[in-house]
Amino acid sequence: MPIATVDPTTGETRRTFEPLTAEETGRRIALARRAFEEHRALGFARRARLLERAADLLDEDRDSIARTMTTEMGKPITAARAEAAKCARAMRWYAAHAPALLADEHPSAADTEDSGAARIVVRYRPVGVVLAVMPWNFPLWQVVRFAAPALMAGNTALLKHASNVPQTALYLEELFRRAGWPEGCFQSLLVGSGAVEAVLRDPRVAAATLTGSEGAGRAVAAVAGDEVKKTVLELGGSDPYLVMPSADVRRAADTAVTARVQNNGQSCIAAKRFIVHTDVHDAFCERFTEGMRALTVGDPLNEATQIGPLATEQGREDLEALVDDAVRRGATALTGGRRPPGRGRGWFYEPTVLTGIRDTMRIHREETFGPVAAVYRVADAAEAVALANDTPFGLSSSAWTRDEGEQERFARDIEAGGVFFNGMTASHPALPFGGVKRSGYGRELSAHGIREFCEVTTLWYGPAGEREP
Ligand SMILES: O=CCCC(=O)O
Repeated sequence: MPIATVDPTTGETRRTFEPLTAEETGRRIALARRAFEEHRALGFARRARLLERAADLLDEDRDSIARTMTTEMGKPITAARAEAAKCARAMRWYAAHAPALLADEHPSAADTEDSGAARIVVRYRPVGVVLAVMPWNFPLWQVVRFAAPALMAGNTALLKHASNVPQTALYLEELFRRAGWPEGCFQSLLVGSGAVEAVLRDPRVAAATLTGSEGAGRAVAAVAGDEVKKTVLELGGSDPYLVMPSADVRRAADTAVTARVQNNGQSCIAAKRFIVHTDVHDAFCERFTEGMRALTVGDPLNEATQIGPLATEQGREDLEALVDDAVRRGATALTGGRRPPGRGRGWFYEPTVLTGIRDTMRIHREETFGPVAAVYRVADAAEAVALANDTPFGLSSSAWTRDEGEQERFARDIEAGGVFFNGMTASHPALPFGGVKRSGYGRELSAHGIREFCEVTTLWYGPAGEREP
């Protein structure tokens, strides 16, 4: 894939970029490693001021960077602005909380008395240069939620962003530079995916974090495993959205629309499989379908647009193939199921609701990355859980029920990194984020996210003894 801005609304190539040579990439790795020596010594207070400054600049740039994102990957402009605002909030959150999250720990004397130490300290030290391989769907947020904690911990960062969001990648490098970060603390590597292995094998690179497809995650994890380097992987998701008879069905259906189509349906934590109890199935479907049909599809730069084009032509073809396969095997489209007419060369797809899903259909196993919902009818909670878990993925989930017994059961049995009750899954700086099964491992955000990029170091001090006279 060339490194280029290709506008998904028109299919037009706006800008192309030459990839860095191997030599230039090597120079940047060297710079990142040198910068680490200076950066780790800066201290939390100084790093927090730099991160707050970056947040202020991002707030000032909100409109222009939102336009860049929308032009590069097609998200509605209102969502792009909201993404930029969320990034600034996360930066401020880590600036405020990192010192406490990474404060030295002092195991109790009672627990450690037999270790022979006079004093023990557990310290979180930065790992060094971290390579981040990031996707295009939230081109700012995916990077900031790694970079804010990683930088606050004292690491330096190399970003290999998706090839279709190069201007956003360059903006991020510029943002951290303008905020005053020492040169080399945050750099974007405009390289193709073929260059990732060499960067990761470089001894000056300590660890990697990847958000993206299962295939990309497996490739990076294999190299990192071979090099014995730590990785955090946030991969695909096919999140279940359970609706039980005790739920507020109208609210569940209205929220389901947002949960499915946020970011044009291209979010790893979007609800994708709607598992609805038979008692409320028809009422849910009716309102959900109405909501999906009423969405405004169009130019993502228009303020009123709710659904823009998919980010890539291939993405639309993949989505279309999943829907066509399901319909061919007997699924019914209650709405959508095709490209909207009259949308020219843009990569649009109609908001779609499918029922009658069977386990022989591809859509039952694969992630739908676009505004397509698969609705299932179930007889009871046991069937709902079994269906929720009948997927290789386990990123997050939502469960709509006011029955506390059912809530406990879902909290225990749903195989996912999160269960959101009576609401939709959303990421938040203070909440751990990540999955189980093929959705990856490790956690982003919260205390867990910042500690992923630290070495937990035991400092053991023996009794000092008497000085020689
Ligand atoms: O694509 C996954 C990330 C979505 C989010 O953090 O809101």
